[in-house]
Amino acid sequence: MKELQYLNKYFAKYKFQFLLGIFITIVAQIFSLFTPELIKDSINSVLSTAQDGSIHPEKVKGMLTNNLLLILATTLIGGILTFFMRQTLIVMSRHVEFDLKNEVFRQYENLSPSFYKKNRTGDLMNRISEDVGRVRQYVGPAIMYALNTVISFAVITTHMFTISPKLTFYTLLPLPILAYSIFWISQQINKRSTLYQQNLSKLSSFTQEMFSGIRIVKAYSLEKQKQDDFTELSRDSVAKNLSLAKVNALFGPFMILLIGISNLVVIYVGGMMYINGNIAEIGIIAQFVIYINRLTWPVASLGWISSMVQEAEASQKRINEFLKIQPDIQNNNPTHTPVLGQIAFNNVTFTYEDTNITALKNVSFTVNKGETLAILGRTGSGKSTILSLISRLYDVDKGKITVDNENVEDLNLYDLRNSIGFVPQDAFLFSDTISNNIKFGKEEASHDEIVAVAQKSMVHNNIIGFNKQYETILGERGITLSGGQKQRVSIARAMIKDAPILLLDDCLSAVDTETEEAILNNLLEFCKDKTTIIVSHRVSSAKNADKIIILEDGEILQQGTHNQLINQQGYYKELYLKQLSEKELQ
Ligand SMILES: Nc1ncnc2c1ncn2[C@@H]1O[C@H](COP(=O)(O)OP(=O)(O)OP(=O)(O)O)[C@@H](O)[C@H]1O
Repeated sequence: MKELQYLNKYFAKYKFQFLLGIFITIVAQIFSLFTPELIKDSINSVLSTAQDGSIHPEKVKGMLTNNLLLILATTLIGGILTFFMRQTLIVMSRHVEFDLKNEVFRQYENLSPSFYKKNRTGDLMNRISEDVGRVRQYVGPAIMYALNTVISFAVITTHMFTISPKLTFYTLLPLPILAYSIFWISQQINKRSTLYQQNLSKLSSFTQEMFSGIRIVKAYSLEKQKQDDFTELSRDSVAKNLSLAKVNALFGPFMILLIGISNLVVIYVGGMMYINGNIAEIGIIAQFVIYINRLTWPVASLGWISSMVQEAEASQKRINEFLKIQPDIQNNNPTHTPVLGQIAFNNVTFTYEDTNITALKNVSFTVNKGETLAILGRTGSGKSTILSLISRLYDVDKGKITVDNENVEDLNLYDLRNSIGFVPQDAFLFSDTISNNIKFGKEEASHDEIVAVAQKSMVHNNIIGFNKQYETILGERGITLSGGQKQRVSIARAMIKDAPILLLDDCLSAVDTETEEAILNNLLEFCKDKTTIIVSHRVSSAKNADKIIILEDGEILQQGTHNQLINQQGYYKELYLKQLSEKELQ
């Protein structure tokens, strides 16, 4: 239960519902005592009339009608109270589930990219859905049934003891066996259902990947092979489901068997006691049969509850492991720090922890506010790493990065990131409208602003060609944009943010040279007062920059302006001549 103590703060938060739930459960159980008592009285009076006529039949009739109405009324009240018990305790568990899901999601958002590399998406999804779901089972049904069991057991057995301690003892005798058996069956059910769930997530990951890669599957005629793989997985799923169904099927008959045995014990022992004169009225036997039936479900649910608590404990342990992780990147400055845009790298060295690749070695450069820096270099030379470090997706190992002469680690993290418009290499768009995807950079942007940035990033004409124009849904539920269109929507998103720093990571690679030229011209105007860093493989993207850096294996190989670099032997000049001749060929 150690891990589940984490949830105590939520019990404190919802203490009103919790205490009210306990109160209602107690009252409901007290009401449940009346029906067996009334049945006992009815049987006793009928028997007295039949045996010795001690009560007048007309009087018995009146008594029976009275008792019947009372039974109806107490049952109705009991039902209403049970409804309110669920309304308070189960509704409370739904609130806790909502809060916990939000807490886990907030933590996910705070964690650094390195965390996401160490954990698989399926695992992260499970924490927020299945694990939180199991914890809710503890907060809701487990606690509700546990309360119900304890209260009904206390109320009913106390009442039974006042009637006959000996009969009570025999009546309760089979109950521990019942509780243990149900515990065993519940554990079997849980084990098998976990295996089944694991298989189901394999199956859904497989199908999901198939849907994403359907074009490759078709292009390589892999349909048959994939179908066989799917059949294999499904077969496994069926086997696991059947094994679960077998144990599930045991549950019902087992309950009925044990209830039957308990009833027999009550009737046999009660009968013997009546014959020997140890109990005064035969109606007590009927009363005890009803009590034992009332107790069976709460006692049986003890086994079920303890297995639910075990599961919740394991799930909460996994959730706690995540919640306790401190994000690698911390905001070290809670005060507001406005950013103007001068960026400097001073002997920066950076190694990716997981791959141990030193992506940058002693890199130094400065970009003044309003200047443009272009970074070129072979693939894997460390260009994107420079952009990630400016946004503090990672912190440097050696050296220092400053923005406006302040170490980035001492700036307010949210102000720093808010002052950066970033266009990543793989333009990621959400499954939402084009307009919302652009507005992601500025929530309150007007339609005119959206159109203006779409025009500057040369995607407006494509958008108005779609039936629903800016309201066109992208992604799974809508249309698929071409690689170049995606890149341009992603540029529009960064532009609308109108931040003092603009980082463009090879974001024109999928557009033709003419469109590239037009976008670059627009960017020239747009970036007049912004600090811009363009990562590219093309000289055309770099030639207008104030400074150009050539990276090789994480080190700066060359730096200067376009004119300086084309007059030096080296990577830039070679690239320039190669791309010039390619252009002439076109
Ligand atoms: N998240 C990461 N975790 C571990 N290693 C990484 C990570 N990102 C990049 N690397 C490694 O760091 C080196 C530099 O990568 P980087 O992405 O900065 O290169 P790049 O110059 O931007 O390449 P490209 O032009 O292909 O985009 C590469 O060897 C790469 O394998």
